[in-house]
Amino acid sequence: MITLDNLVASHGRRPAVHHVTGRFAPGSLTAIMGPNGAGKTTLLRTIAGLHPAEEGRVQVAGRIALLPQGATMDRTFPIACRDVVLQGLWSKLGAFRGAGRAELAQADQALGAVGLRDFAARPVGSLSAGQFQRLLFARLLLQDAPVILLDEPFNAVDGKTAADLLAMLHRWHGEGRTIIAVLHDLDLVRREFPETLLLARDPIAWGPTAIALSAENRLRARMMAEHWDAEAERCAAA
Ligand SMILES: Nc1ncnc2c1ncn2[C@@H]1O[C@H](COP(=O)(O)OP(=O)(O)OP(=O)(O)O)[C@@H](O)[C@H]1O
Repeated sequence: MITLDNLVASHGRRPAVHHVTGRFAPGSLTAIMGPNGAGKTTLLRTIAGLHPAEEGRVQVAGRIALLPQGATMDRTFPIACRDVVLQGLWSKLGAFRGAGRAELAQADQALGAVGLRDFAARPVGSLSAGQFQRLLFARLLLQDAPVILLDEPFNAVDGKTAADLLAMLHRWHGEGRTIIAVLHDLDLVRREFPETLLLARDPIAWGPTAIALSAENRLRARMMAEHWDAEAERCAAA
């Protein structure tokens, strides 16, 4: 379970997430939706412990795996695909233990599972955006975490790749893992995600997707976005 209690997160003195309270139930499958700049990535990173909570609290039961926004990752570093996947075993191997035969086999199996069997030795910089997204999913497979956070996981991928990755996500959900994904595709979310948190820095709605993404709530989110003060230094209620 993940509990947010009056959570506020900022960048410098600029507020990004305002007073969010609620819970992601164990085994739930939730989309986070909202306009650009709504604080979705900031919220995900705060849940993952990569960004500090300025106020309030995040409580997480269980290990977290995060799929970051692909576009934000440096792919010029000369590292082979298999080594990127092996990063998924970081919590098990630590900094000083190299991967043994079993771990290498695990990495190759994960590459095969995402359709990148022949890519093990390829430098990561040579992958297309969609192939790179598949690679990040292979790393998630090795992380084997009960809580999985995904930031725009289907960005820059074709229909077939999106369908394959979505199937993987549903398999994880079927295994009882808690899944939270930041998404922009309204139809996809309505079709595939039972729960939604609609965020516009403030929480607009959080619950069953059909209700959370009602026309009225979406309009409220858009209106909030239109009235954000880019120079505001603190949220009004703080
Ligand atoms: N590193 C940073 N430094 C300063 N401000 C930041 C930083 N990252 C995000 N912000 C600001 O925080 C606010 C929320 O950003 P965030 O990336 O969380 O939004 P988002 O909902 O994920 O947006 P998008 O849909 O465009 O990806 C934005 O106004 C953004 O400009």
